[in-house]
Amino acid sequence: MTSPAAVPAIRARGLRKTFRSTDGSSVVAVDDVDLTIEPGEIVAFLGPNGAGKTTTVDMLLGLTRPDAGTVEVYGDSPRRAVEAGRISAVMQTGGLLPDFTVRETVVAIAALHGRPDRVDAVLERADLTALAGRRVQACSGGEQQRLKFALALVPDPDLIVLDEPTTGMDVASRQAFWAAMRADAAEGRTVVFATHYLAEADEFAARTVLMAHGRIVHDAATADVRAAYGGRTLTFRPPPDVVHTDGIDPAWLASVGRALAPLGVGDVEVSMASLESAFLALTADDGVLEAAGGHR
Ligand SMILES: Nc1ncnc2c1ncn2[C@@H]1O[C@H](COP(=O)(O)OP(=O)(O)OP(=O)(O)O)[C@@H](O)[C@H]1O
Repeated sequence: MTSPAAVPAIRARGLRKTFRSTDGSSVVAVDDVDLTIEPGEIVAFLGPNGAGKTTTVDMLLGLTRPDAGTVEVYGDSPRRAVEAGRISAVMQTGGLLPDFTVRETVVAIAALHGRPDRVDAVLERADLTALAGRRVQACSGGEQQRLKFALALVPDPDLIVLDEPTTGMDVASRQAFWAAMRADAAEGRTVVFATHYLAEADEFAARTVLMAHGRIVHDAATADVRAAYGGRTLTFRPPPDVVHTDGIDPAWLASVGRALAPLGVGDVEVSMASLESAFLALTADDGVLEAAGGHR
């Protein structure tokens, strides 16, 4: 994991990608993206569904050819960087063989890379040593993601790219996954990951690239992005008798709005639950009402 300081890990200029649907319409998935990532950075790509995160990541990896623009990975083409083992990825899709054990899977990929010496180290790093003898089909979704992470580490890449690596995991699995990632990044590997969750960017990335409609709309220190877009949220618990399975009693909500208006509070609303708040609400005794202030 060494690289001359002057050469960026990623240098993308004017990246653009349009997809055409069968009905003849077209979608601009990525629209004039410029991005430079220096060695050792940990960068989150944050954005809602369809923002263009996966398409951008695919172009960085050489899996999708841009319609316009250029990508260099350590000064080279993405394809050559992949072949040289300098960049490696944990993707959303991508099969694991269900009948192989965890260890057999790692051994097979290590053999392909000519790196049988890496098997034990990557199992350890992905916290899979205790599961090495388990068949892939018996592993949970979180454990399978950690196995993909282990496979991506086999060539000891300078840069690892993860596309929504914790999608579908429960809270405990996500924490285990990020603990493994954090231990790895502490040794200086460059990490770029796409996520829906502000909390994941917040906890893990020093820098956040916020994407919407194919464009980078903000690129700054994660704390600055949070301050600019997160606003402040005041959370409180409504009395149990106004919380019904289909939502909070609208008359009660209206009365909260009227009571708070003289204090200068506006935009009282019940927001859609994030994974975190849903988890908290489900594990609390009764519902949680979030009154959102500031812009989002
Ligand atoms: N192969 C494709 N054919 C047609 N449209 C596509 C294709 N791939 C992506 N798109 C469209 O391009 C846009 C960007 O998609 P992309 O998957 O890059 O977004 P994303 O930010 O990764 O979203 P998600 O969080 O849902 O994975 C979306 O409107 C998507 O429907």
